[in-house]
Amino acid sequence: MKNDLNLTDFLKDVFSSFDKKVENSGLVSICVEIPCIDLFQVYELLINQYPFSSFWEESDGISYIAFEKCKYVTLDGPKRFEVAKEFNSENFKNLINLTNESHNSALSKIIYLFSFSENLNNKNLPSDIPSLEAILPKILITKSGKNCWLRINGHVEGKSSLRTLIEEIWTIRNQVINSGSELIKSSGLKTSFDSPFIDDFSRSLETSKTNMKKVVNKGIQLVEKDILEKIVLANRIKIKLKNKLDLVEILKRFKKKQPNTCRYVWKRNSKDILFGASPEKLFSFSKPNLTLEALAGTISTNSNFKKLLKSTKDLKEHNYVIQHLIKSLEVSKITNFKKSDIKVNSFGDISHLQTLIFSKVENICPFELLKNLHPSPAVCGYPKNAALDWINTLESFPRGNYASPMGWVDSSGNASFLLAIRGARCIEENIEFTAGSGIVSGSVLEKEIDEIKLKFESIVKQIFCAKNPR
Ligand SMILES: C=C(O[C@H]1C=CC=C(C(=O)O)[C@@H]1O)C(=O)O
Repeated sequence: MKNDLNLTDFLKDVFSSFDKKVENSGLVSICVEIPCIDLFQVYELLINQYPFSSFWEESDGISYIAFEKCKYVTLDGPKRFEVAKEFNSENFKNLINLTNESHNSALSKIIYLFSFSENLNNKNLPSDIPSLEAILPKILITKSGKNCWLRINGHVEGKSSLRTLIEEIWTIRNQVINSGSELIKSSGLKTSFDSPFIDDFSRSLETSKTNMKKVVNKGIQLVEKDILEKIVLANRIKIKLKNKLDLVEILKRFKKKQPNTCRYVWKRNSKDILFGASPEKLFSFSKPNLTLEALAGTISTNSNFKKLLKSTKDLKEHNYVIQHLIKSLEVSKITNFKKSDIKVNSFGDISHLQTLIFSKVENICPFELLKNLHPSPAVCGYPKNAALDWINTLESFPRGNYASPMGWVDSSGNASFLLAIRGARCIEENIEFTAGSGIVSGSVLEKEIDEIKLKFESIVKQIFCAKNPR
């Protein structure tokens, strides 16, 4: 079925479905199962053919690559979750499926990237990032276990434009299937050790330490004086890129060295690319299973995990997140849930306290949940609005997409969202890294600085293949 499908039969099937389901014109979706492919290879093959692309790879969920925009909305103003909800229901209502999927993972998806905040109260630090980007991709290649599908979405007016769309998916299908074997030969992990860059990074890290200390110290004062209970303060380092990055190689390295993370890319165009390996899933919904994740409290993976499990400061940091997740569920009228024990989970060099919260629900509105959940005390603080104001006052940069929700919703209402941390943004000739740490009463300045440094280094190490960025 996957390989032996021929274009004539495929055309016949899709045309017959078109006759049954479409008057003459409409937004259509066509999906074809393809043999098991290596997503990295296919990404490498197609990434330069399309200005926009996105990559998503979970350790125990689906993976996909998406190219080009079929329908999209970009928003700069407020009410981003409401606009996303409207975009989602409008497009899934209009999208006519001309092929039948036997597998949930193959369903059409709309992908989303929000900014950290709406930035409405931060006129001094205007952000160049939209508060919402929602995209129904033109091309979507999905993988779940050994199953893979290729999907194309497009607006068609009559049969000749439908034929063009079918031919387009067929061409991509052939390209993907045929090139796989060729690329396998060169699929080893290339190194891209860049020592001048690492020297620049180490210098910038050193230079930014004074400011980092000032900001974190202010955070510590805020919690010690009971003005806030928790605040997550971040630092940003921006460096000129000397060489072009090999994004696919970096993704491979992320997967190898930090297998528990979710790897993500949002490539707006060749000069603006957000990517990373996030340890933090905000929530996932695979009907009827809703899973929320609290992640806060940090230790180097080399250290003794018992120390982290007994650390009052880290447990306090972590518990604010748990309480927030539970409250968000209650706001969404979900009262029946189970909470796992707190455990330590490792993501390469860094390990975190992690608690999962499970519930069984018939349906959720992912955007209402996002509105309640984000920004959680894992990346913002408690109480939320006061912490947000202090973040805007103390940090010298707009967060943009740092710690912002990125994810997908499918046509059946399943969804998954992560927080875009432990990554970088390549913008023009520069690369910027952002990392932060949670401050509660009991936080010690030097330890918080070390934690931020550890987070920066873990990203830089993977991107530039360095053994030990100094
Ligand atoms: C804010 C970040 O991490 C969050 C996620 C896990 C642990 C954290 C912590 O222990 O402070 C942070 O809450 C970051 O990586 O920039």
